[in-house]
Amino acid sequence: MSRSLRLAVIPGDGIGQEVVAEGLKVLGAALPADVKVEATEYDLGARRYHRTGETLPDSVLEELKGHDAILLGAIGDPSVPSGVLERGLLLKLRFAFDHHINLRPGKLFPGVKSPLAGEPDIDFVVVREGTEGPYVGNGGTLRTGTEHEVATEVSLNTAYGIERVVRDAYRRADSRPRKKLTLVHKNNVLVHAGHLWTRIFQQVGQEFPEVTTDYLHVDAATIFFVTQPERFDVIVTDNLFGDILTDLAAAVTGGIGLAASGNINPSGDFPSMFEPVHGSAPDIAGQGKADPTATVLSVAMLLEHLGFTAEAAKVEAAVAADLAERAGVRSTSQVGDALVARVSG
Ligand SMILES: NC(=O)C1=CN([C@@H]2O[C@H](COP(=O)(O)OP(=O)(O)OC[C@H]3O[C@@H](n4cnc5c(N)ncnc54)[C@H](O)[C@@H]3O)[C@@H](O)[C@H]2O)C=CC1
Ligand SMILES: CC(C)CC(=O)C(=O)O
Ligand SMILES: [Mg+2]
Repeated sequence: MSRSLRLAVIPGDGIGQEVVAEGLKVLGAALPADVKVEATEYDLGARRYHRTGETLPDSVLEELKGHDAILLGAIGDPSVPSGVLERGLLLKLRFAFDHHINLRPGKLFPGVKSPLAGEPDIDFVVVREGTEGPYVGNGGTLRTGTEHEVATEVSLNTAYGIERVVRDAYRRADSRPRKKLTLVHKNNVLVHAGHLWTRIFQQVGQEFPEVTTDYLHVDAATIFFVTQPERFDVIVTDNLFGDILTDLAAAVTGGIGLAASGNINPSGDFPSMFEPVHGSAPDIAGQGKADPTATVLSVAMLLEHLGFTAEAAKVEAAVAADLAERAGVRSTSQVGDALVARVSG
């Protein structure tokens, strides 16, 4: 009997279009013949915004709910005021589908050159909270446009939201060989949110006696990402810190073109969404220069999430082999073709 995978595809803006095309090629090559991909592409992003004024209409949000997963490229374009698409489309999706687990692996593949000295053994995962923190849009301006203008951007942290992401991170740490979990926050200054995170981190830790824990202020964490990345196994942190730390994680593991992510709704009530960590990169868009590897690794996370474990491993192995032998400059589609060949071979 044939099976089907209902996939919503949102290429988005800039290089999002280019890298998603390669991700889909690899997905098609990785799946067994009896799995039919029913992919529906959604025209969301700057072009739609200019044409209709829409970012993410409710009717599209409804349609998206009927899919097994979403593959997204990137959102954001210099022709649209900063934040309109990022908030009105990308964050709206993450919040509406309760993507509270934002999973971002930081792995240095063999043969990939890190800018760090030596050959550090980097293999950690950042569990970033995805629906709260300073990203909720809780703020505004007063005396707008005057020299006494005031702007606020209040971070929202709920015990419910922290506990569920912290428990998820403990489970992940418990299932990994090193069983180590690091909380990153800034509880020496952000005492209200920071103490809540710390207290819940300690409380939930009682349920996981085999997991060793530590705590780092986010500023110190940036030092150790560069000087001692081997010390990390699983990291749990809030939405903003996780956003910043995972671009740094990408930089020390070979570059932003290799960094994958999953916005997970563990209950399965809504589709989870997989996307590269990077943005729409307007500086290289349309030139075939973008590395599609981050998207392809995000496809591997999507496959794993949907239970296609062997296929996910095949995609990751293809990426590993390609990275180990990389030489010279290749276009976006040449990298995609090479990965398709490896996955199919
Ligand atoms: N998830 C998303 O959709 C995200 C969207 N953005 C949006 O993207 C736009 C550009 O943001 P930036 O801050 O410039 O971040 P960016 O991640 O788009 O680009 C940062 C740098 O990395 C390079 N880069 C990114 N992806 C690459 C790839 N696959 N291969 C090779 N080089 C790559 C770019 O050329 C640029 O020099 C903005 O509108 C921003 O809001 C930013 C981050 C995430
Ligand atoms: C563009 C944003 C909404 C977020 C971002 O930079 C990210 O999730 O990595
Ligand atoms: Mg980011």
